[in-house]
Amino acid sequence: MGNCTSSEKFVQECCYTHAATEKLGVLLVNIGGPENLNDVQPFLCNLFADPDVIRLPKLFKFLQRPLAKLISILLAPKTKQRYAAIGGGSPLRRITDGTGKNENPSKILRQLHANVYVGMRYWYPFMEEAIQQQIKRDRITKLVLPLFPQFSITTTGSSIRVLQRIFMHDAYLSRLPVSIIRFWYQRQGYIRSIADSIVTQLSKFQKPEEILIFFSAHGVPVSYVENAGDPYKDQIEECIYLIMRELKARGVRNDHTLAYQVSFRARVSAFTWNNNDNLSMLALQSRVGPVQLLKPYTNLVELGRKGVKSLLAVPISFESEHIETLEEIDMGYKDLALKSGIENWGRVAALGCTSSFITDLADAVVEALPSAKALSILRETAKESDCR
Ligand SMILES: C=CC1=C(C)c2cc3[nH]c(cc4nc(cc5[nH]c(cc1n2)c(C)c5CCC(=O)O)C(CCC(=O)O)=C4C)c(C)c3C=C
Ligand SMILES: [Fe+2]
Ligand SMILES: [Fe+2]
Repeated sequence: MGNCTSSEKFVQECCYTHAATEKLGVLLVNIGGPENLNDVQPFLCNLFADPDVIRLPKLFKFLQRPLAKLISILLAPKTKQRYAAIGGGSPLRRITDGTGKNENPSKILRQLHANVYVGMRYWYPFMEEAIQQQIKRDRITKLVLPLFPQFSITTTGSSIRVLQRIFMHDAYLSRLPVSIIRFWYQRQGYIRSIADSIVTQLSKFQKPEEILIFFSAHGVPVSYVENAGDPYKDQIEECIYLIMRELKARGVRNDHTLAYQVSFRARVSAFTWNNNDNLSMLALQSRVGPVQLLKPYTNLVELGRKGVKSLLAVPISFESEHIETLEEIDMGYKDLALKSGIENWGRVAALGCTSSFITDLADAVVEALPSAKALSILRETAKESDCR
């Protein structure tokens, strides 16, 4: 079994018996997003109520919900404007549903008789609903969860925590063998799919060799990486290294740079604790300076000043289009770039339902099957390995 490297081979050689004995479930987990403008405030409230997104000192945990409510009410008007600018809601549910229904994984997973479910962390259909109402009803016998391309405490870690909470208290779920794909940024199929998209977009410029490839990643507070062991930054950097290596192998030798998104910084700064978990820092950023987020920050003005004339933006930390690609990058960054002397602008689309990517994700699911274990066992392993 350990030698099976592609899903087709795996299905052919290893798994004909699987379908007869197992009922496989695949839960596609995502952040979720407001479907209309009325959803924005309660969605934000769910997001900020997550102790993996806003980490309060133990003594102040009781403030998590009221604080989330307050922050969501304060941020809602501006955030509604941003969602309005991309059509009045988030595309995440539609895209994630599409991933589940995509032809390629269906073909591979159908042979394994897999049921594909969608569960969101902060909005409908919540992970809790998918698990309690669908997965339990279907009495599946094995569950695989592909989570996010790179591991962050704020995304993957938070989703695993919800999963553990639900599974620990249920007789059937606590015994269900589960395999969590904690990251997949290093998979060849994923790297090749991004490289394909970059090559396609570069060819649309007049002088492709002069384009700066600008990787744009979501930010997280530095304290997550330095104090809590979040591997996110390392994984982002390694992911870019692997993409550039793949491009080089294809003869593409463009310059590249990485920056963490900036307007995200403005929003987080106003509402997050500083490194010392000091309560007095809350919402008093003007007095104490902003929360440190991963650097380098996005600085398009500086790139313009340095003489960059052509730039291809590549969103790197999320596999679907969402508000930060469609509004922050396509509108905010593009405008600023053009005003800063960058004359030619392009953007690589998020992979979404690209068939090479979806096929690779299905491969990852199939390869993860042999390592499925009841979550109570996985929890022990997670403790030992400190979230990596
Ligand atoms: C790699 C992906 C993401 C990381 C890391 C992440 C961390 C993080 N996010 C916030 C605050 C917000 N996130 C919001 C929405 C949102 N975030 C991600 C991804 C990551 N977040 C996605 C895919 C989405 C959904 C977007 C959509 O289309 O609906 C929001 C609301 C929207 C916005 O204002 O941008 C907030 C606020 C924090 C504080 C954080 C780490 C500490
Ligand atoms: Fe976020
Ligand atoms: Fe964000």
